[in-house]
Amino acid sequence: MAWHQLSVITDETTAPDVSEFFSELGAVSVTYSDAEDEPVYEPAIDQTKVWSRTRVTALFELDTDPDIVHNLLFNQFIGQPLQEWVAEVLQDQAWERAWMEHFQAMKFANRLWICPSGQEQHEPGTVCMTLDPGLAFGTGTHPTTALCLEWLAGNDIKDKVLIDYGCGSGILAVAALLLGAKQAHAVDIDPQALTASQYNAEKNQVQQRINYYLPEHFSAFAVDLVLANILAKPLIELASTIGALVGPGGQLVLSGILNEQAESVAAAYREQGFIVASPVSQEDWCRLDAYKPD
Ligand SMILES: C[S@@+](CC[C@H](N)C(=O)[O-])C[C@H]1O[C@@H](n2cnc3c(N)ncnc32)[C@H](O)[C@@H]1O
Repeated sequence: MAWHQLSVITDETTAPDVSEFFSELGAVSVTYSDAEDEPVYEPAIDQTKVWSRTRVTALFELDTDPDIVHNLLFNQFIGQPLQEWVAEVLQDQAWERAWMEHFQAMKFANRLWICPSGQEQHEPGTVCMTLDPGLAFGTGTHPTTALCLEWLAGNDIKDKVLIDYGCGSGILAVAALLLGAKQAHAVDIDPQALTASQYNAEKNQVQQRINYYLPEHFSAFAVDLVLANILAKPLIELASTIGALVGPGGQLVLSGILNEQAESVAAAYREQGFIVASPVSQEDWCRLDAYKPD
């Protein structure tokens, strides 16, 4: 899937407002980077991680018109420092896959190893998942995946039935099965993700306990645990769909959420009857753990 990547340079005071404006216009994610290539954060503004000259970058779905976003943005911020507008199309989820070259064996919660083929770890008391992500997202190097793997390895999921909504490489479903879950249902809009998940399930010999679905072929049923590492916008849009997949007393783990988006995602799931815990953060990203009362 391709995206419009739209970005502009502004100052540290204006950057949060530009970010919010991009989100209001429908951006699926907004990130900051240093426009001056400064190696360190300014200590005084460390908490917001905004540099003195900041490039604010937003990803929009392809049906967005970049010229309309440009005009609305520059009208909204007349008289404020906006420079070096860049509009480009990112092909084929390159933004999600760029991290893959850095993939190496990693351990989560002292219990779970995720290893590229040929780098398997055989440490007593741990389980090891071998992973070839192919072209699908998910090796554990990205904070959104790492946060979910920490949860899986740190909680008792023995004999649970789970849904991995937005399965990518299948990393969460397969890791859960290796950690003792009974059965997994992997759902993704990208057929390539389902192929990668199937490949990884076979590689780890859990293929008897996993099923794969495109969302349109998935008839809802409630399970013990739902993991959904997709972005904040689809998580909010899908709140009633995903919420209905969790049975009474069941657990929900949501990821792919920027720290500043946590409250709006939590609110959407509270509306579905969930008790939502405080966010758990790693870098700019956070995970929300929720529970559906009996
Ligand atoms: C950030 S990746 C997560 C992959 C993997 N679960 C992980 O934790 O690393 C998000 C995945 O969700 C899928 N996705 C995005 N929107 C979706 C939707 N509305 N329904 C189902 N899957 C979706 C994408 O195709 C992608 O594979």
